Amino acid sequence: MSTLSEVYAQYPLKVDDIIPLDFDSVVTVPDSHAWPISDGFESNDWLSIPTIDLKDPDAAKLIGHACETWGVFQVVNHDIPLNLLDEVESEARQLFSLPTTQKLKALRSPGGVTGYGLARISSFFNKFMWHEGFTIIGSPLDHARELWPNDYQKFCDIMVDGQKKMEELAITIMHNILEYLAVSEEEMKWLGSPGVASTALQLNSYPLCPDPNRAIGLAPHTDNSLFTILHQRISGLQIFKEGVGWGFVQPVTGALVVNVGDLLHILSNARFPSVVHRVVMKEAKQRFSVAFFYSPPADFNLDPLGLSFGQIPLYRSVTVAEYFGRKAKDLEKHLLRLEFSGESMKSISIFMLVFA
Ligand SMILES: C=C1C[C@]23C[C@@]1(O)CC[C@H]2[C@@]12CCC[C@@](C)(C(=O)O1)[C@H]2[C@@H]3C(=O)O
Ligand SMILES: O=C(O)CCC(=O)C(=O)O
Ligand SMILES: [Fe+2]
Repeated sequence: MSTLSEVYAQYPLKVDDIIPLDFDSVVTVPDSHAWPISDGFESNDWLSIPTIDLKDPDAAKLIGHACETWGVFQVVNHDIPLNLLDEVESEARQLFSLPTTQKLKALRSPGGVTGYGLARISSFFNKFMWHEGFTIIGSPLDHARELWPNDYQKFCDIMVDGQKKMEELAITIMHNILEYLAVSEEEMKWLGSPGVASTALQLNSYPLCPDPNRAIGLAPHTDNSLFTILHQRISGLQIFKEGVGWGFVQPVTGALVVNVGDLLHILSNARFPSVVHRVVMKEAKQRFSVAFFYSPPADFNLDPLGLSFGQIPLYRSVTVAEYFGRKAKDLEKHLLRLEFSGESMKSISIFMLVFA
């Protein structure tokens, strides 16, 4: 078992859980997409999550502290040219503006990971989300050709460049995290070589919604990654902070949001929370975001690292492939429990392999 695609191929989805709504033709939110009002999407609080200058000599300390206290932070001075972020978003806008029949030519296959479709987590909820996505792993060439038979090269070049720059940034962030956790880079030999990690670039579109209080962009979830790097221009991303509740991550021009995912939660022995987040429909315009998921190679063993003498590992050793496979299979039934009570989320338990 060596790639993300091979892992997910074992857990094919139903076609109904892949095909997005034809958003161009809707005038009201259909029942299939109407979430209970009591889910509290209307929280309007801004959270003061840290913004970190990557060139700050104290970056490792600041990043580690932010991971520990928030599970999320923003980075500036990250060396990803702002015009590249603009170009990626502009290509995403063109893709999602295509007629539905055209977009469906690049539909993800039931056992596939890449291409156009609903978020994978859709199958775990009984309502659909106000969302369409396009997932890229490696070259987007095959799907881009289906979308634009004579005019796919620019899209491919920009996406490949975007992935390369995102991966370089991810490596820098990972070095800082390892320094903070006092983990020897010997334990992460894969980290030095670009192209060895498991990565995915996700273009997200949240179309304009006729009744934003009844729809949700992305339901609460944690990410299958060490961490995810996100570019959002328009607000909509909310995180859930224990003791505080839901709050918005404010878009900062030129900054990228970095959120801790499940794999770093395990590696840090739960020092870093895998942050529960969602997207609400707030603005009266279509929203786009670009997410880069960064994980070790599929056969890498995830063991809690940097434990001091006498400290007990909370999770048993598991490969990245095994973790993704278990989450893909079992999340639906009982392992992801997201309970709502009145206006706020009461308890959240994410799928974790407890050492016991
Ligand atoms: C690497 C990945 C993370 C992701 C599953 C995937 O294989 C590719 C799509 C990703 C995405 C994007 C939208 C939200 C999300 C939860 C989903 O359903 O598909 C994430 C997945 C994830 O973090 O688990
Ligand atoms: O669009 C956003 O702000 C969040 C996207 C996200 O959570 C994801 O792609 O996993
Ligand atoms: Fe996410």
